[in-house]
Amino acid sequence: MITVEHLTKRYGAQLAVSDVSFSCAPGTVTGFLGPNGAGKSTTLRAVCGLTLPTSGTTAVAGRPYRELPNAGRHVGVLLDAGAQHAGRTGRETLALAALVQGVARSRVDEVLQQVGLAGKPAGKRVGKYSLGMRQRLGLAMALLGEPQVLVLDEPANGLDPEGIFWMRGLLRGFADRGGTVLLSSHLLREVEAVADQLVVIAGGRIVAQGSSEELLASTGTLVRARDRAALTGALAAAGIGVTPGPADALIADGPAEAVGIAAATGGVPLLELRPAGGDRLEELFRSLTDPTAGAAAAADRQIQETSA
Ligand SMILES: Nc1ncnc2c1ncn2[C@@H]1O[C@H](COP(=O)(O)OP(=O)(O)OP(=O)(O)O)[C@@H](O)[C@H]1O
Repeated sequence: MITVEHLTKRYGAQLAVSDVSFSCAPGTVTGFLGPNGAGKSTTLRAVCGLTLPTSGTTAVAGRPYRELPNAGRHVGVLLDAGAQHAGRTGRETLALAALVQGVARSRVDEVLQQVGLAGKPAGKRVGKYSLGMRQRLGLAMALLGEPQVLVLDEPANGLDPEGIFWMRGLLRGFADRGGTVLLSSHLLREVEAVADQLVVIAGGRIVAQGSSEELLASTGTLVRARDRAALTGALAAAGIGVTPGPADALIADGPAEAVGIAAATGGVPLLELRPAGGDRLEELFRSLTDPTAGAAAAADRQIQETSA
């Protein structure tokens, strides 16, 4: 379990994070999303006791991180994959961490295997690692102490598509076994497929949060008929607004059931009816996090109203 309550962090005049609250439950993956400079790293650093809040609190497994005895046995952290000593090999890096954490030496080979660095890569100096290999080593470090919680800052950085797919599977498996995962990203697509819950931050403030399903449901319904004008009319008669969708489809501002009933009532046969989904979520994410759009507050209200 991770809880963040009314977290505010100022660096001098700079307000990095303002009144941020959310929680992450065991068995779930939470995607912490926001553009560069939004306040993601500051929040994660506060969760891991590396940044002292100006006000507010954070807790992992019921306690502030700094109060956890042998924290690595409770929380696996990957904040900066470049932070490892360049002159040590991957295996040496992990062996040293195992010693510090009091973890059985056999765990080193287990996690090397788990992250795909077993064999030759394990004996290479970290300075010669690619960014993707460093991320894998960082993940191995995080997993070493068999923690129940993982906190990962942009873990997909430097991974190729196959690596991203692999990481999703690893995180999903970790959560499915009862673990808690909090991972940040500035790319919705990276986390959409694995996150149960999304927390969206922009300009240091939370602009949206909810289950991925709730947020997807708020994206409207894609609907298509041979007679587009008749469909628009039937939906308007039921008080459902539309905007143009991909190809000749429409995006209706309402749930699929209401849209289907409105079309049937108007005698309009439908060719397609489904949640607008990913494309709309991407659009929504951009409007929520684009400071020039000025739509954040309005869209936030829209999400809350839709999911209420
Ligand atoms: N040590 C610091 N001193 C001063 N300002 C800081 C410090 N750390 C972060 N900031 C500022 O706080 C804001 C939030 O930064 P943060 O690194 O948390 O964002 P982020 O969402 O992680 O962005 P990125 O994806 O670029 O890492 C930014 O405006 C940043 O410049």
